[in-house]
Amino acid sequence: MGKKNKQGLGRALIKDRFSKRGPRKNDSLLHTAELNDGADWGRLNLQSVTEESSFQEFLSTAQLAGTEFQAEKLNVNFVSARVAHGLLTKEQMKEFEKTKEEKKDLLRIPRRPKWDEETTAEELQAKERDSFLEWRRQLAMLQEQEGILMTPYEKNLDFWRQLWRVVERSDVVIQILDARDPLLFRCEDLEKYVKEVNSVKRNLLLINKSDFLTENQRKTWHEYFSSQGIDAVFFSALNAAEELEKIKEEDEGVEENGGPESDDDEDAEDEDSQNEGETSEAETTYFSAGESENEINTISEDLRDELKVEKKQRTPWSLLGREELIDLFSNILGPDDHRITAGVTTVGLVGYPNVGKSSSINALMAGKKVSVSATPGKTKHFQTLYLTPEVLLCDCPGLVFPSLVATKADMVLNGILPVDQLRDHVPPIGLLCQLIPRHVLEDRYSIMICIPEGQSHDQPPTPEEFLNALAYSRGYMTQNGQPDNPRAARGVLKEFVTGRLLYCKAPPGIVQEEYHEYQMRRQKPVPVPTVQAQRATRLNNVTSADIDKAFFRTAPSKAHRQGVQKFGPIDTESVSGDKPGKPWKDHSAKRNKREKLRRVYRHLDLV
Ligand SMILES: Nc1nc2c(ncn2[C@@H]2O[C@H](COP(=O)(O)OP(=O)(O)OP(=O)(O)O)[C@@H](O)[C@H]2O)c(=O)[nH]1
Repeated sequence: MGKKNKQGLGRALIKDRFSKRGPRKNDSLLHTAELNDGADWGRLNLQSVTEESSFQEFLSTAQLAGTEFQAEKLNVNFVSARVAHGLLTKEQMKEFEKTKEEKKDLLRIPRRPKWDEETTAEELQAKERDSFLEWRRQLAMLQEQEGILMTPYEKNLDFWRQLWRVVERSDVVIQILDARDPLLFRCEDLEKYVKEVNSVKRNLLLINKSDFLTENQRKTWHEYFSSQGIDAVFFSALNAAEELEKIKEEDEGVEENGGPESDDDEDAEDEDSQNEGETSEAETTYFSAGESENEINTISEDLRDELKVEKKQRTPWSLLGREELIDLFSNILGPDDHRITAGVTTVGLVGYPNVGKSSSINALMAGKKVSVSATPGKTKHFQTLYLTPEVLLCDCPGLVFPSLVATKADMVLNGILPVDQLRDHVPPIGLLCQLIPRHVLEDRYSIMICIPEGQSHDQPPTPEEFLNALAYSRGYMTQNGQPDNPRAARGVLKEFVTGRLLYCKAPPGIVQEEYHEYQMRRQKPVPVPTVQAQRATRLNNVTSADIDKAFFRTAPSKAHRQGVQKFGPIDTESVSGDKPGKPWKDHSAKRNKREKLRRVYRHLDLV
């Protein structure tokens, strides 16, 4: 089938969205292929590469280098980076913090090589590949020589190419961080790179998911960032989206009650969104223009001063709402400040996968423009969107930056490694048991975790103690009657990653227990499933093997023998109409459904 109109899925979606509700003043969704920035977007390999085996890594490095394999066959020695499976002791943790500080400057992101108008596209691409290869070599050597564990940093050059372009196009680069552990997601070297590209560009940290923090906790972070001369603001895409939803509902209520309404709903909606843009422009701004062009800290000063006089008695650590964030973006640069595109402030949004970039953009754009997912790495393309006629958002796909981490378990709990791809659940659950006090886990899951003799309540439970209690209480059992700990672990880890089981890290220098005390009490208990619900869950998971076991249809197995001992011989003929010992047939299930279900229930309750 030939491509007649070059109508790909991306373009079709954009066209479809516009045709459904007609064009609007600020419409600006561009397909990446329409960006005339020299990049061949149509040919991008947009598969994020974070975890590679030694062999894969060797192959991709050789491919990048254009190396012939015959030459490489000799003396090849694979040395895997040290993988810390277990957890660190307090001393090891101190040592780790020291190493982290020492090696900070070595953990760089790749730079785009210098180029000018005379450089051809091919030359530039070759240079990019070479410098990227060199960067990977340096990091690999660092990992090998120092025996350190790093985040599974992005190894696909095309992702970094997108970052380079976002940084080059942006006047302000915003790093979106997760409020639960902002420093883990902050890349200091990116801030340096932004300044290297052009010293007039600004950096700003947007602490998203700040709904997880109490006011005191935000204040503590604000004090830390101010003391470091870092500009940071607090935002919650979730709260902003909820506010929008409420406004929408109220508007609909007014419309239903005979409020001002035109015949055409879509027209009204369009007008609303246009007016919205105008109101936000007209409203008070919280950030005055920076007085001097190169002064990075002007925003902090502005933030402190301007926010204090705001009518709602806002503090610099208040959660910014949607309108306030739009105001911030509109006024972060003064009228005389340098802009790449005259009259337009381009705001680049960068961050790790899953920190909430798409949710923030959706909340800002007051509609669903970017798909949101609890799985890291959903956003794959960089896209540009006009937030207002003067503010252009430039969204970069989620990137894992190179950084030091204590253990793999830390990466799982922080959502950097996906829970579903986890092979060993014990270390992350062990870490979770160390971070969250025993009583919080017991309250949240309405369980009692056993304490071995001679141990006190203050000691964290082992992963087995916690998971056994949880799996039993939820009825998660394996075929052979053991508690299904991996299943229980997956559920708890997902709760932790999504923040339902909340843990927030304190800034450096603050005692963690004091910082988190309030939230530890704030955890809401999860209702324990009723007997009916437990049965329903088990029934949903019934396999044909369960049914076979329940009816002892097949040749005597261990389960059969045990069953016969427990209940005596079962007259399957009267139940199913089949002859004993013959394989189970579906037609009989229809005839005696209720009786069979009762037996399956009974069987499941007894295992
Ligand atoms: N509590 C809370 N959850 C949020 C907030 N923002 C995003 N989330 C959740 O975080 C998860 C990730 O959000 P996304 O917006 O898809 O994250 P992303 O950074 O775009 O992720 P990639 O597409 O992988 O780059 C989703 O489950 C969101 O519901 C927030 O402000 N508060």
